[in-house]
Amino acid sequence: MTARFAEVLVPLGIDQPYSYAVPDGLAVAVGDLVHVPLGPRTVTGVVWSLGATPRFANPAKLRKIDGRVEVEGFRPELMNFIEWVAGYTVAPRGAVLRMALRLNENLGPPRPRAGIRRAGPEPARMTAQRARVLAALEGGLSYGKSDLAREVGVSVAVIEGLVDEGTLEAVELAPEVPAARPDPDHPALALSATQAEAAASLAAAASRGGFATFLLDGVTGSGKTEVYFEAVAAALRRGRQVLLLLPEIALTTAFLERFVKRFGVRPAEWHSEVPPRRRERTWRGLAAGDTQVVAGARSALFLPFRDLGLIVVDEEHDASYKQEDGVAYNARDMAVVRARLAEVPIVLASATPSIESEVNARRGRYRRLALPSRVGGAALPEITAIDMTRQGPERGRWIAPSLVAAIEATIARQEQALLFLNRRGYAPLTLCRACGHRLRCPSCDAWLVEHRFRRRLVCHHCGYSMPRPTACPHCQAAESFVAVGPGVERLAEEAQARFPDARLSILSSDLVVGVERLRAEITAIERGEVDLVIGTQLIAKGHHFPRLTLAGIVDGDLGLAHGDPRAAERTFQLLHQVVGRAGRESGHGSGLIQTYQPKHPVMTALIAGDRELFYDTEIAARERAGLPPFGRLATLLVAAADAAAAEAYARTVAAAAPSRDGVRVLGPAEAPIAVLRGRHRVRLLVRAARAVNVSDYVREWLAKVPPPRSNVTLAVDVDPQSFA
Ligand SMILES: Nc1ncnc2c1ncn2[C@@H]1O[C@H](COP(=O)(O)OP(=O)(O)OP(=O)(O)O)[C@@H](O)[C@H]1O
Ligand SMILES: [Zn+2]
Repeated sequence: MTARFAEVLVPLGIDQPYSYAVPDGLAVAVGDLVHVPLGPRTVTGVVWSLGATPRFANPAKLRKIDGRVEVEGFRPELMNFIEWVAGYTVAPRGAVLRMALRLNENLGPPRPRAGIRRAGPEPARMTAQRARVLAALEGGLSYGKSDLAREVGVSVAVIEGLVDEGTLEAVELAPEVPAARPDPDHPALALSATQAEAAASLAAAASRGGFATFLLDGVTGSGKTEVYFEAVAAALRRGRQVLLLLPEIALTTAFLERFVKRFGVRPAEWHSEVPPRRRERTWRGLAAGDTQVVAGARSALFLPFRDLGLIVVDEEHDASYKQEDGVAYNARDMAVVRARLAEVPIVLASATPSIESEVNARRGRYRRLALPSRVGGAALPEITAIDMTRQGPERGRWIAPSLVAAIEATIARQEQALLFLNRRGYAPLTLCRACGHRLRCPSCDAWLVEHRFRRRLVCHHCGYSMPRPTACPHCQAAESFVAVGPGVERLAEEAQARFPDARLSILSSDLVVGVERLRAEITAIERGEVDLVIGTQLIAKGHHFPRLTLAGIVDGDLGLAHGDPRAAERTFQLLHQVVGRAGRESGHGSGLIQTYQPKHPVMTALIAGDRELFYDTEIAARERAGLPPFGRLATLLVAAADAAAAEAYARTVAAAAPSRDGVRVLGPAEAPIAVLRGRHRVRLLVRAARAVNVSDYVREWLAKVPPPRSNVTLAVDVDPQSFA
């Protein structure tokens, strides 16, 4: 018997599925993607359940499903995952579904692909961009138009101009053939004994299947990637699919190349830089089981695998796994949940595990696989503090004499040095010398950061920018502004003056625009075409620069200034990662950390090279304070254009908080960034004992809260990562 009614979950901020009638002759199953009418529109939703009676409304009045989308339906595993994430994050199920259906508009029948090829003589006017396009098409190659534009870094208009002139012509391309399958038996690097041992445990788990969590805990440069590749191979041999989560995937060309070396082909990529067409292909390929491995950013977690066999989360401690807008979730934690629901093993890899994972490993909930030494036996970098209270540079300079000397010596040995400062722009603060006025963002509680390269003052929170004023808006003094403090641009200016013969590369997301150019810059560093690299956290992650032997940290204290419970952990991880870039092949790396607090536990642990010391101290401090993972946190953030409205609603919310053993509600209090994008922000913090189910508590609470007025918002974050 075919079901007559379907409950369809739609990808909107709604928790309940809607009831629809199933038209005669349409066969639908639970998990199928369907088009349904919703108000005046048609949306793509997922059949959540089927029945002989609808849950809502009068059956005679129900609207009908328009039709089925020709694509593999969701597996129960993904549907359960969506339910679980929605329950945990206290988000409407439809909002979580939206993350799994990011490209519903694109799921039509496959369209013809427009291609481009050389057809006529060179254009009358040749430009550098045109030359690049023609070079790529040499030898009669044809290309998708947007693929070509992306590959050579020009706009589609440049290509269209060449078509108009008859140099190129448009052709219809054959439908793309599915990519070749990764080959688990492609010749691999010979692993070291320790690597092989860890790899064998992972491969065994991937062959066996079943849920298990591994913490692949290897020092920087220990070859963790090669180790988890063996688990990937084992999953592939069983014909199962693999999800690889990576932070900053867009920049990790080196990773993709290593994957090619090991498996013969690239994995499918999933992140915001991938063009929609290719994303659609990957989505369909995974649902149909034709795509075996996807390497992606956190959003890849919601992809519709047909037969998921393994999850790997590389750099599992990375803060970018946390999504704060919309559904607030931590992709690392949710990846563990998905692995449990799918009953597959998961590998969390890091040189500096999150406190949560470290505690889980210490308690035996995660199985630790340790790689205590670097590949080829290279020593870990020697780390020294530069006490800025005594050995700092002269006023107006940012690089201490001993760091200058170390950089000179490094370059003289024809090795590479790195200067790290986690702040974009020229200077974080601009003030008037005459009256002390500070330039602030008009819509955020933040200073404007000067970007000299772009010649603008920019708000790093909302993106607002303005030209540098010639007179102080407060006292009208002319040319009275001074730049206070350094950003990478200012550091680069100093480096240029101090090391005039060095080849510099300045890596900051706003200086090198576009993924392709960033990738090219990183490749140049890998090849040793650069003497001194200056960068923000873009350069800290995962890169392997063979010639780099010195890492200098310009402001080691920067991350410690926040009153955030994770400030110490984040700073330790970031600085450890940065110095971990040094000496990966030569074996004589060193790290110099400029700090005003050389006695801070983070600094002493880094200098002693004693990771355990840091974890012991930090874990004990968290335990004493009842902070995660020894207690639970959730925040409720109220925002409104008007401060009084935000405060009033926050008080209403606070008054409705259920009283419960083991739960304390703090606030309402102004958020550290009290105004963001013109909205006043007031926060309530839930602190609960570990045994409390905070999600349930918050849900129960919200059920008693009157809905906010139209311009007031309330956002829930279970397990907040930062308190900004
Ligand atoms: N068995 C091996 N033989 C030779 N080279 C290897 C071997 N294993 C790994 N490598 C190489 O060593 C380098 C470092 O490996 P990898 O980047 O995986 O380290 P990692 O542990 O991820 O470091 P980090 O945490 O600092 O990113 C890479 O260039 C990798 O190709
Ligand atoms: Zn702003």
